Amino acid sequence: MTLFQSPPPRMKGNNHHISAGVPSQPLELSEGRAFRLLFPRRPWRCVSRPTERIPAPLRGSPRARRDRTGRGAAPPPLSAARPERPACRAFKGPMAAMPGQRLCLPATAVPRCPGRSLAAVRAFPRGCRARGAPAGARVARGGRAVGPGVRRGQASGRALDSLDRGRRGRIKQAGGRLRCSCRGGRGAEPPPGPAEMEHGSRGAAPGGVSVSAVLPAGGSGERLGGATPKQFCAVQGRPLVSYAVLAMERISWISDIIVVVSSENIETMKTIIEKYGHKRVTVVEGGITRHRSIFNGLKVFAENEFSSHLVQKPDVVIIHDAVRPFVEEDIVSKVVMAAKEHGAAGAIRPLVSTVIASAADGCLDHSLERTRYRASEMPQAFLFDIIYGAYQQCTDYDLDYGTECLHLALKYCKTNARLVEGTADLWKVTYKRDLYAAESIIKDNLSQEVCVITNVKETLAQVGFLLPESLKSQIKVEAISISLSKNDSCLQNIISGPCYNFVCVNDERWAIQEAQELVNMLEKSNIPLLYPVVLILVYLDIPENNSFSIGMEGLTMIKKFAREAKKKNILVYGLLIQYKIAVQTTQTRAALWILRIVLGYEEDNADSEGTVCLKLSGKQTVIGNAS
Ligand SMILES: Nc1ccn([C@@H]2O[C@H](COP(=O)(O)OP(=O)(O)OP(=O)(O)O)[C@@H](O)[C@H]2O)c(=O)n1
Ligand SMILES: O=C(CO)[C@H](O)[C@H](O)COP(=O)(O)O
Repeated sequence: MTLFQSPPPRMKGNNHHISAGVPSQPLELSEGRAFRLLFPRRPWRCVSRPTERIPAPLRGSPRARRDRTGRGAAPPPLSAARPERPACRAFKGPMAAMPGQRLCLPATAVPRCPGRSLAAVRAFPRGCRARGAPAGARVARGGRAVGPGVRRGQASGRALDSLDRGRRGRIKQAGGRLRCSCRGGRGAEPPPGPAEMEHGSRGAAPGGVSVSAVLPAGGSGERLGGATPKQFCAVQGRPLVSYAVLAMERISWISDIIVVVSSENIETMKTIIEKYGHKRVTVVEGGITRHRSIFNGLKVFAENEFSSHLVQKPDVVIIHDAVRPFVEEDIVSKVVMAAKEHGAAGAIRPLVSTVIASAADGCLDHSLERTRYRASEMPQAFLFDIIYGAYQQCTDYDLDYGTECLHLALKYCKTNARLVEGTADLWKVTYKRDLYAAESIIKDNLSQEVCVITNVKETLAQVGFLLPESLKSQIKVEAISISLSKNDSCLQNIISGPCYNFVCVNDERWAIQEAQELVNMLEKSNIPLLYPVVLILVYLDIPENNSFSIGMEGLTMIKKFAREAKKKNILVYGLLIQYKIAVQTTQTRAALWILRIVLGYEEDNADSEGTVCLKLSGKQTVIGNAS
């Protein structure tokens, strides 16, 4: 956390942190129990697992680190100016900070991380293939991975020459860029041409400036623990980094999004981009500290003048941690406007704990007047030349131990950043509890409303009617009876409202074409850009005999459809209801499955009496089978 002094109007500390909840209880699928009991309203689930089918992200070797606890040993030799007084420490120890807040450590307690020394980490082998680099990628001079879109030698030698030669030691570690493939346009628009695919089709940026973003995602998440770096931990099935990318991507006036990851996770990041259909993203290899990663990200724009023209140097660059998933356009826009005017700007939040400084003997030295200080959060924005100039001038000490980009702009470019009051959700995922909190926020944002669209023959009308009725006792239900292909205005209204869960009841096997209509409408609405949409295809079946037969052809077709929809952030499920048994019971079971899916409990269990649930997104396996 970096503290900023501000004039003293008394502000009450904002307790914006989210208390951790209890892990979810195993769900019971007992018909005798009320749904309410089965679905605790705000469940917590363990989320720190890598997302399915994405190459397992690696923590990598221990990196040069600043001490996280304040209990460290002697500081490294300082080349940069050092605070006169011992710096500050949050009063209640490390765990007392807000989620995402950094503790300001005593300058006398900044040890190097045990493990590899900085020198060892710096000794990056030259000319070898980067671990985890994508097929076809190679490491150019200075450990630079060069993607297929970059001509050999381009990104290394010439770019190096363009920069301060005295800094080559650091520049050698610069990452290569990997332009990732972009996907088609939104809604009914035709897929963009090559130029658009590079930069997307964008609205005007605030103040008419060109804007791009750098998302540092090259950390190893030591404080969170676990084998997976936090940015790759799945939250509601999607890696954390993907939320931050999505947040930038949905801001139409951001041209390019540079995601900086460690060399061993380049492949993972590329897979995430592919899987979630992220657009306008370039992956760059990170450095051993956050500052070095950001510097690598910025170099891509600066070097562009001398090499390939994949990205253009923006007037303003946004820097936003990949582990701060909840950033809204409003705050991004404010910091960009402020950066345009002042050269630099960053989001701040009130402090929740008083900051105190300890003396060498471990006793209180002094404390700060809380109302005069702020916690520095993200996003931050800078005139590109200012922040890039600052990084070019800064010392190794700054790069290895600094925590604040705004500080670099001040120190090296005499730019006093404008501080912009941020929203409470800007905190950084740092500890494991923050992952639970992030999951909870995402679930809170998910709509607790279901739209049931029924399109069945009269003979099945009763069944079509019963399903929404069964759901109504648990969740808000909008039930409409239409044919999707008619592009119903009632459905349009529902889509433009806060409903992100759709159940299509059909008696025509899966009715893929109609479901596609709905996917198109949803895509046009941009809802899936903001929230994952759940689409459950319910097929009402009157079996000739007592067995189900899904049929390979149908299954392949619907799985393909689900795969495509998932790229658009629409999660498709199939539910086959055999209502020959007891209609009411079957409907109750079906409603139960629907609730499980909508509330995020789609587990690998199956109701084996009359309902088959196909988990079409995710693992894509038949998880239930009626025998
Ligand atoms: N060498 C690094 C270190 C950090 N980061 C990124 O900077 C952001 C904020 O850093 P932090 O919370 O400190 O992440 P980690 O370094 O991963 O966490 P920890 O300090 O607990 O190891 C994260 O998105 C992280 O991935 C980076 O790009 N390169
Ligand atoms: O503190 C910050 C704001 O100025 C940075 O946003 C950053 O998140 C710090 O991360 P780290 O934990 O790597 O220092």
